[in-house]
Amino acid sequence: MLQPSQPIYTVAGIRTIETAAMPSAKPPLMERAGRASAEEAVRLMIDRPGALLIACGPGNNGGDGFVMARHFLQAGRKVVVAFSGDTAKLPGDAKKSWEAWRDAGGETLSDLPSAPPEGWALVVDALFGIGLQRPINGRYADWIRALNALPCPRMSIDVPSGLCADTGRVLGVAFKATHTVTFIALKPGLLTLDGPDHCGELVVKRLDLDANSYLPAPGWEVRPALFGDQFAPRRLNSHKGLFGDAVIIGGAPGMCGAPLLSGRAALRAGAGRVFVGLLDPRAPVVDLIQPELMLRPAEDALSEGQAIAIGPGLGRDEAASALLHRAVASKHTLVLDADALNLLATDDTLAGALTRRHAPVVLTPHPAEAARLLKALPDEIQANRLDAALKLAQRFDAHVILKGNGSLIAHPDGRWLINRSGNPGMSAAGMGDVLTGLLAALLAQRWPIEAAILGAVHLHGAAADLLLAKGIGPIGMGASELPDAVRMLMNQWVAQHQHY
Ligand SMILES: NC(=O)C1=CN([C@@H]2O[C@H](COP(=O)(O)OP(=O)(O)OC[C@H]3O[C@@H](n4cnc5c(N)ncnc54)[C@H](O)[C@@H]3O)[C@@H](O)[C@H]2O)[C@@H](O)CC1
Ligand SMILES: Nc1ncnc2c1ncn2[C@@H]1O[C@H](COP(=O)(O)OP(=O)(O)O)[C@@H](O)[C@H]1O
Ligand SMILES: [K+]
Repeated sequence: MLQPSQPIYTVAGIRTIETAAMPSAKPPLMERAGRASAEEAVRLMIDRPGALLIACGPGNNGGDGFVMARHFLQAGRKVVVAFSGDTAKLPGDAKKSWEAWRDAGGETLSDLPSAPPEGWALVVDALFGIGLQRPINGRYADWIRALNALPCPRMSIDVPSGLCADTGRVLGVAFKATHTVTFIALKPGLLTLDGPDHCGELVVKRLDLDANSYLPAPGWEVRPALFGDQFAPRRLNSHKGLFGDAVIIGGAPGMCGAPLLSGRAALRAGAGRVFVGLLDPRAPVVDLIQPELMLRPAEDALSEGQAIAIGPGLGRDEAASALLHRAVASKHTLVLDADALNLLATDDTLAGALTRRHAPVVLTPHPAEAARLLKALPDEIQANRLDAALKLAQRFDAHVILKGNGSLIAHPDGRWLINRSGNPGMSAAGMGDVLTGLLAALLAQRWPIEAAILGAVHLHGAAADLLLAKGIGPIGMGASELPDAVRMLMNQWVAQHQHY
């Protein structure tokens, strides 16, 4: 059974749901959140007797922490609560939670206590959740640094404190959790940029709310359930024409390796034939390691295939630009990567032609390419990756894959998704070329555009995860190693999901 994709809401969406659900919620949402956190904590402490420490903040995230503490106290477990604020200033629900904790006999310390000799069974971060408004400094920053240094499991309630739930940016300093229990639904900041480094294992507790009934989800996580139906077992009576022609164009002088990598990936991902069009007049006429690839002068390759992927190693000279204009003028589905994006960033005519096309366009920028396209700085792109991906999709009327940890996919109609597969072994040259090749192959096999995008992005990361699990990475993982892992995953998939 495939795990369904989970919805993702921004902070504004979560607030809308909370506001709608809160008045009639019995038990109240904070009671549910604190209880759900306690249940998760029990799982984490199964082999860890001793006391747990809960650090509570000045808002409702702190309120969740007081509820959690009360459950442990009532279960006879030693629990220490640290809260440095003024209890009179706690918001309504959090104040009630503190009072209930106090009335149950709980004691609140105003500073972090030193750890018991045997260490804490668990440290819980209930300092800030989705209400974080500015960089953390002063005493809270000191607390977070001290808690991060403790050698024990660390759990965050809702969002690691200091992490922006919308963007995944660290504001000042952030709690580094080994586990995060988040409420109602996923938030983008948990899944992209610095989010995954701070969340550890991420668990969603829906608090018995059907979020979608209050507000349709704006975003979704990329899961095989969204594209798995494209993997059909091959008919015995098949031939290469059924699996399409993938076309990859690039390879200016000195840069032929990039399109060859894309081409090799396209072969392993099942394209019937793969054409690689190379700009370099002295380019090789055969790939001796992968002689199945059909190497062509770039011009000649333009007329082949169902879809054209252009950009890997393309260069930015006039010949490259002329080729790109011809590709954009074609009726093919287009994937623009690397230098095709850099050329697009400085050519308004091309940008105009792109928006007038009928066939779909996919842009696959990394943050620096996205910055050029939006005439911004890479840091500005990373400061709000979701926003940048949506802007690009709208500006170029294209599907956009904004790469990097937690790749974002934005469709031209404003829908978006976040991919969770992949690892830092992929931070190596040529990994983007492999993604482009995978996309070309799935499009050649006539996967619908959205399924091809999600499938390529997910498989790309999942292949790297497979290599990582075998010890091939993160150090030294090579882009050339990915295609074989992709092939294995695709064949496993078909074998496991045969329909009768
Ligand atoms: N509202 C609800 O219905 C529910 C809220 N829940 C919890 O409540 C959290 C949101 O609560 P809040 O909106 O109170 O927000 P938080 O508890 O995340 O933080 C807000 C408080 O922190 C202060 N603050 C923000 N940034 C600061 C900074 N950098 N330095 C110092 N102080 C700062 C704010 O002035 C405010 O007092 C959620 O993340 C979740 O844990 C859950 O109990 C579920 C139900
Ligand atoms: N730390 C990481 N976690 C997940 N994916 C990563 C990570 N680092 C790189 N990647 C992925 O690897 C690919 C790198 O692409 P790109 O930067 O275009 O490389 P190149 O230009 O060298 O081919 C992207 O798909 C990116 O999402
Ligand atoms: K928190």
